[in-house]
Amino acid sequence: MLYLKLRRQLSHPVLALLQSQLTQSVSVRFIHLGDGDPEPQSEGGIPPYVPSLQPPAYVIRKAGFDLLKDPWCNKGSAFPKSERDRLGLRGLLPPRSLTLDLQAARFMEDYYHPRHLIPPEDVKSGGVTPEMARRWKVLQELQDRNETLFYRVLFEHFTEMAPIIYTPTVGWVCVNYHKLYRRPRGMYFSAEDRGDMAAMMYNWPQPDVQAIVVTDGSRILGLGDLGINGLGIPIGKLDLYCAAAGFSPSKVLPVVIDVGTNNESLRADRHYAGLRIPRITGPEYFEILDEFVTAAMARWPNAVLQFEDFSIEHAGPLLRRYRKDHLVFNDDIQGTAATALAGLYGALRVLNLPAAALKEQRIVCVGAGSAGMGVVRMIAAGMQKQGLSFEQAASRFWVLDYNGLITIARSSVAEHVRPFACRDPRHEGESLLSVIKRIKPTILLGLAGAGRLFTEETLTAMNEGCPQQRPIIFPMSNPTSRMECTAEEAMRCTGGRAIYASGSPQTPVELPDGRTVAVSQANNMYIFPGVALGGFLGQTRIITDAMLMAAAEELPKLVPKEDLEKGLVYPRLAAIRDISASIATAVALAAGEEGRLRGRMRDKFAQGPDAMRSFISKSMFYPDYKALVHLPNGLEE
Ligand SMILES: NC(=O)C1=CN([C@@H]2O[C@H](COP(=O)(O)OP(=O)(O)OC[C@H]3O[C@@H](n4cnc5c(N)ncnc54)[C@H](OP(=O)(O)O)[C@@H]3O)[C@@H](O)[C@H]2O)C=CC1
Ligand SMILES: CC(=O)C(=O)O
Ligand SMILES: [Mg+2]
Repeated sequence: MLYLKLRRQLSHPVLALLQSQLTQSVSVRFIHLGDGDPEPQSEGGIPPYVPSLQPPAYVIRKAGFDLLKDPWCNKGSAFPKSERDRLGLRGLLPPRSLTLDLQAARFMEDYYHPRHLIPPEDVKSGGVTPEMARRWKVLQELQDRNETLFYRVLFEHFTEMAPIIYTPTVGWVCVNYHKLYRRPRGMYFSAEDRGDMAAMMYNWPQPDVQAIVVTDGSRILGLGDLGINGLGIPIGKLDLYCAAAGFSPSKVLPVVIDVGTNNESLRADRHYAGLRIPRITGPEYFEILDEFVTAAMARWPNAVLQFEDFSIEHAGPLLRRYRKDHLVFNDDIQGTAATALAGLYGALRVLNLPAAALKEQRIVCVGAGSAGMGVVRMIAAGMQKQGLSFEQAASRFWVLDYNGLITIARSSVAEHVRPFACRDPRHEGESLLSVIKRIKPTILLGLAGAGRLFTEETLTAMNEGCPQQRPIIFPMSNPTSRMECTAEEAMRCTGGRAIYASGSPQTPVELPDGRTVAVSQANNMYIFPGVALGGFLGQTRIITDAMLMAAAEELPKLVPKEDLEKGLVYPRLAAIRDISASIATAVALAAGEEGRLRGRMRDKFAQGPDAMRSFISKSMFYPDYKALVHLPNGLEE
């Protein structure tokens, strides 16, 4: 302990500077002596007590994450930049420093009007109700207090709680994150951190991070650009990594990259804590992302890195940039694609058709973005496995975007969309209804994020065009308010014939004849936890198309016969841990066949699938209290 006797009252910055120079390894006490005061006498080396009601600064022995968890010293998002630098807080807080007054105003707004954050149309569409928002807050508080207990209840009530921690409630959370923000969870890397990211990585307290989910907040579900508020999505996805795939909660890291936002109302909002600049694009954008990926992989070289909710101009290029060298995947492109293909195989099983029947389907996909085109490509790959050439497979698709049907007549059609553009230029821009009436598709997919595009007329036309085979209708956009149609609408317009699955959860539908139809959820949550687990435990270095195809082919096998009879195309969420273990095993097996496994999983591969499955299941985290051991100072672990 070092005691410093100060004759003059020093200002806060000077004290802070002194403190910073003395580092955290030395505990310091400042003792103020007014000019002319007699020096207090010490008794046998013990410094005398000097009363002070208002100390000019607090002496703290904590820094970084520990400091943020200490309610006596924590200033949350109001830590000034100088203190963030000195106290190891960079990256742990949203980039902009707020003031205590702003924090107080934010609290009071929530205190008086917690429900004003929920748009009436969301409540009407069954999207997010005030009760769901309340439950999210309660769960959030529990997670901040006790993660073991949080995961125990999530485990035991997964089906009920998934819509609260994930879509649709997570969409509402992201829209309002700047008002709901309470405690740090995850890391922020902003354009202003260039050059410092490698050092900032060490502000994260966990030396062994195994999974990172990163977003730049540019396309959050179907809700558009939400800037750093998008961090809610990596948090929700990683909750699923832990609950569904058994990653340890202390070993996952949610990240948001702040390159500005084009959401002007958010930029103008006084509570928004991200950079208030328009989005950086072009080479500068890629430099920032390169620095982040390099820094993250340097500190945690074995971690799996999931890209989430990047807008279309960056999602594909980023995936192509890193997928050959790093254990990365893009959930929206690859996870969604595997999910959709799995759902279609499940639907064929419901119809008592073999997987080979995939190549006979006529498929309309509304939405030609990252998710839509990822799905189309993967289904085409599935058709190729059933014997079609790529050109034959591509000719089974009709893809629409905001301007209607995409044909070869379009001058500006993107390279990856071109092979799926309709060959007949006369149909350029044709409406969805007209395409359905002309083509009579058997499958209708929605990945536009634009709300109720599957109107009554559309759904009725879909039904009339499929007299032999029940129509397969997957409105996959999220959250509920952006879905293309509800389950009730689909069932009503098809007389209950539709084989239906939606991106966000829906309640069962009662048909006029008294039957109740259960509804499947076509969401990448079935795939990404298992893919990440298989890739991580197998230390496969990269995630290949064959590994993703294995996941897509495994999932439909997990639907029990009695559920197929009810029209369900995905397995029940209650079995999510078994599902993730099966997906991880299939992914690791595919990696083994490509010679990509390392470490213990390679030995298990030699022993066979059962050994792999057992190794995977045993590696999964289960929430239970472990004995705690206190190490006295000076002893190393
Ligand atoms: N269920 C799941 O697991 C997943 C669901 N999704 C959902 O998919 C949706 C799209 O995501 P993503 O592909 O990344 O987004 P993108 O922004 O990359 O693509 C959106 C596409 O939809 C088109 N579109 C927009 N409005 C309309 C409209 N009115 N009519 C027809 N097409 C339209 C766009 O056309 P244009 O370019 O002309 O504007 C674009 O082709 C989101 O809602 C997301 O939540 C995503 C991943 C997983
Ligand atoms: C589910 C998901 O990843 C999305 O809607 O973007
Ligand atoms: Mg997503």
